[in-house]
Amino acid sequence: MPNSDYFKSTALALQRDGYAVVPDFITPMLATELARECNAQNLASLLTPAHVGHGMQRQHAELIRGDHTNWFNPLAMSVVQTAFWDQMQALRRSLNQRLLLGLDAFETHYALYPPGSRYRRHRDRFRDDDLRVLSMVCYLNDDWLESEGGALRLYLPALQTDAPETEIFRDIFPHSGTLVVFLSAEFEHEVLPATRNRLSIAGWFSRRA
Ligand SMILES: O=C(O)CCC(=O)C(=O)O
Ligand SMILES: [Fe+2]
Repeated sequence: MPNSDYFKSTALALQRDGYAVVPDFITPMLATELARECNAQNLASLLTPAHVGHGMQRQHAELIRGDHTNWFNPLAMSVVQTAFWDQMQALRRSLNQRLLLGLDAFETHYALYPPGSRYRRHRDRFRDDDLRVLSMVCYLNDDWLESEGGALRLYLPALQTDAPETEIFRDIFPHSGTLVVFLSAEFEHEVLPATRNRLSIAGWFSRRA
């Protein structure tokens, strides 16, 4: 379980920058077990192509978003999923205490991006009826090399200028155990293609309706 220093530095970075990157947020052992389960679910065809928009053709959707996902079912979680879930609940409570974010619900899924797949630039919350406040991603890839690609490219709104060619972004590589959180409404981001399978757990904390 991450200690309170992790929660504190996450809250401070969120408050200052609107996002936080926390290496080693989960232990190598937990990350390994989660990766094992994600791979097993993939082999058992439990991960399915993620959805974008309604009625869009499969081929078209895949150009926008190529990951395969499986939601955690809070009523039927494995031991390792429960361990991860409990850490996210602890993080949620800590952020509520420190930043008064009013985070209530949490939903999360495994995601596997096969080689060459991507998720084009998007925002996780774009409609007013969407209650998502905070996006989180935790990566599950041992020995990731930057030359293998697969960065999360986070566009930093506070630093943008009027000239699109000088857009400011930060690339975050999907190293095992690293946690990223960012304000869902503020940050456009994309997942760049990689040369190997890219495993993660993505999730969202929402306000009460
Ligand atoms: O895997 C990532 O780094 C980000 C995934 C993402 O943007 C999403 O699932 O909405
Ligand atoms: Fe996203």
